[in-house]
Amino acid sequence: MKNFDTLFTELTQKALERPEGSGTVAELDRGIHGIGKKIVEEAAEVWMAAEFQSNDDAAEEISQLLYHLQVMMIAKGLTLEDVYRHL
Ligand SMILES: N=c1c2ncn([C@@H]3O[C@H](COP(=O)(O)OP(=O)(O)OP(=O)(O)O)[C@@H](O)[C@H]3O)c2ncn1[C@@H]1O[C@H](COP(=O)(O)O)[C@@H](O)[C@H]1O
Repeated sequence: MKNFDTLFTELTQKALERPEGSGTVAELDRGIHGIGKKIVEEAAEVWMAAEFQSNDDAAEEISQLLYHLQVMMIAKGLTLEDVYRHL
């Protein structure tokens, strides 16, 4: 099963190789502003799912928020360690 670290490795690779049809590449091309808007949108969906939907729905929305946070990290050139040292 994929986890946070393996997804980050996969997305880093996508950013380098830029394969056709990659949603990650398209999102990176939207830039910091576009990625930021997506993070805010997904965060709201997490809140709504947690408050009004099932735990499984909430988990899915959380996974999407984590994905978009990783895309932002890659857009900014941040590594996992850059973030982990603040935990
Ligand atoms: N985990 C994810 C992931 N989570 C969320 N998303 C994206 O985030 C969007 C969030 O979905 P919403 O429900 O908000 O749908 P939506 O509003 O219709 O989405 P948009 O129209 O705004 O794109 C999805 O459409 C996906 O584009 C993801 N896109 C990709 N991944 C994984 O990232 C890896 C690389 O993907 P590609 O770059 O597409 O190859 C693969 O392992 C994927 O499974």
